[in-house]
Amino acid sequence: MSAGIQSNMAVNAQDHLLYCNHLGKCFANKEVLRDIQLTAEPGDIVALLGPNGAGKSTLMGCLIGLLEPSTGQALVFGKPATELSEEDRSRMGYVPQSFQGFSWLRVQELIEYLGQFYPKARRALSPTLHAWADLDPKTRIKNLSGGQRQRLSILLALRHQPDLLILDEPVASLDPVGRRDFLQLLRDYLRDRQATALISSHILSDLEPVATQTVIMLNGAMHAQLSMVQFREQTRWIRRDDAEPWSRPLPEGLQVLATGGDQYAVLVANWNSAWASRLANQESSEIVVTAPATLESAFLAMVGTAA
Ligand SMILES: Nc1ncnc2c1ncn2[C@@H]1O[C@H](COP(=O)(O)OP(=O)(O)OP(=O)(O)O)[C@@H](O)[C@H]1O
Repeated sequence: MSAGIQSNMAVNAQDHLLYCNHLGKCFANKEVLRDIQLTAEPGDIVALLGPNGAGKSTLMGCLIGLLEPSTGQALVFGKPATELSEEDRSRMGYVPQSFQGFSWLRVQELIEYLGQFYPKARRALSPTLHAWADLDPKTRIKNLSGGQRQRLSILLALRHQPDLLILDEPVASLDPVGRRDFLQLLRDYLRDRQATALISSHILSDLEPVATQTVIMLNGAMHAQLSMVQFREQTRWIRRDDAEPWSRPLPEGLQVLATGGDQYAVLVANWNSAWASRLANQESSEIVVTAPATLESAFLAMVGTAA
């Protein structure tokens, strides 16, 4: 990992709800994932970011046990994801990037059919979830719009009250109101149940308010892992107020994540008042601390710098 704020890594692999340990994946001779180190605990919402082809869906495939790792491990509930019991699997919910199949069934038929595999889904029909999905139970799956299909996919992933949600671009086809309401619903659900979510999206502003940590992937590797508390409190764009270059190199210990479009703007991960006075002494002019970084500006700078 070339840059980032490390979240705490506990010692025991079995203790983590989700744990990737030097995970790698090759398709034929093509290395698609390499050396992924990732942990998530109950209550975590992990935003998985990365350009197209970075490896996000492949990583999710390894975590839901669809893909066998080529190297390393993908552990869920302390066990290899490919060896989970039925009971373990019923504790997971997965929204694929595109929902396919069952085209001849009606919405209600599919809900009832899949519900048989999840006793909790029958017991605890969530009125809020169904109201949000807003689907006509009699419509055939093949006649649903793209957004309605995505709503159905989300409904099916959440109905059985999973402890772990793996969501591959779940909001890509949702309208703005649907996206906003889904993210609120998701946040409430995860908080009430102390469940965990790994969620990918290219709409960074959606994930920023809900994520507890962010993982940025680039070319199959983890480029950065950010704790969002630390990101909000300590990640800042800094530059001199006269937009001139720094008179001396930035002090050692100031953790630089990236440089910005403005060549003298620097994104730092561990900003605090001590750095402010130190830099004010070093430079001839006052140092300006810009507004706290947004996830989008940080992502663009980090991915742009590394590309
Ligand atoms: N079954 C496969 N066989 C060969 N290559 C594959 C296979 N599945 C994925 N890949 C390759 O792995 C790389 C990562 O793909 P992946 O779908 O994981 O990326 P992603 O980050 O989810 O992208 P996007 O944001 O576009 O959805 C891509 O180069 C893709 O072509």
